Amino acid sequence: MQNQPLTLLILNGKGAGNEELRTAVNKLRDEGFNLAVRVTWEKGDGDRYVQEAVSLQAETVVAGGGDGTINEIATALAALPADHRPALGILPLGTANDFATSVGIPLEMEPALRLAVLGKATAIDLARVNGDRYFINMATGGFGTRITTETPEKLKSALGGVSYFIHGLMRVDALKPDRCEIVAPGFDWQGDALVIGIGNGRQAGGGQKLCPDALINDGQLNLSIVTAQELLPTLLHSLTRDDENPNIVSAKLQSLSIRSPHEMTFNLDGEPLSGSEFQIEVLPGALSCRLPPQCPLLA
Ligand SMILES: Nc1ncnc2c1ncn2[C@@H]1O[C@H](COP(=O)(O)OP(=O)(O)OP(=O)(O)O)[C@@H](O)[C@H]1O
Repeated sequence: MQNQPLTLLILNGKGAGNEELRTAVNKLRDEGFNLAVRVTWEKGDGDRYVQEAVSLQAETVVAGGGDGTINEIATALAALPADHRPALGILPLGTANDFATSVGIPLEMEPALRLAVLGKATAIDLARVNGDRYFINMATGGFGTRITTETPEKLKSALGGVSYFIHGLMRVDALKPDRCEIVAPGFDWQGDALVIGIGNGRQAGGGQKLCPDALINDGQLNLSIVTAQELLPTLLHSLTRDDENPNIVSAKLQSLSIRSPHEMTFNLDGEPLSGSEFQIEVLPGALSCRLPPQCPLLA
């Protein structure tokens, strides 16, 4: 047992009372796995536990929480020198779990924990924003952002992902597109954007596939702009249908810059960042992540 590599599970405190998880941790420990658990209380705790994982020479750090928890752990891992960087495992305990769901991680605790400890570590891309912020799944701006940041907590826990959709429709009267310019090598767009999605992964906001072709190891980011020419039809179409929408502009890019005359807010894996200028770039193969063998987001 002492020779087993250490896995440090960093658990968002919101999920600490989960009995199914306690049973799964005990089961894996009984099988001889060297599994330690740390529980967060506030932002910043995840980062400190990643430092502890490095000093304990943990082979894997498991992010137990929603997309925001994965973001915090991925950000802390990205700051480490590559040769000291543990692999990332994911235990879905959030409301929406967009990243975990789309990469095919089981929602049941025991199979998810087993995968997080034993799954094959695969190099995946990470995206960096303005030099010091990151996203592993998706950055969303415009109306989509307001849906995810403003959905009340009670509605979120009662209805899960569906609440984003309902709450979004309730706020149709408050729609205000973001005027901006998006520039990249070989790409230049300006206009009114209803939703901007920049995907390393495919979906955000509780299952909305804004970047349906994105891959997490192709060294590129998928940009989708839902333009605001025909506001309501576009919104309904983009939220309810999977087929081609003429009001969506898309591109695959390695870096891009977004400028707006007004302050805009982007949600980086659900964590807000406001400003009028955003420089976004992909860091190919920056993290090593334990994923299912049939992960649909791998090239
Ligand atoms: N004990 C805690 N209680 C409440 N919030 C916490 C706690 N520990 C950390 N946090 C904060 O929770 C946020 C991350 O939450 P996370 O996104 O993982 O959960 P969620 O909102 O339930 O999931 P999802 O994004 O999938 O809806 C981070 O900002 C982190 O600082």
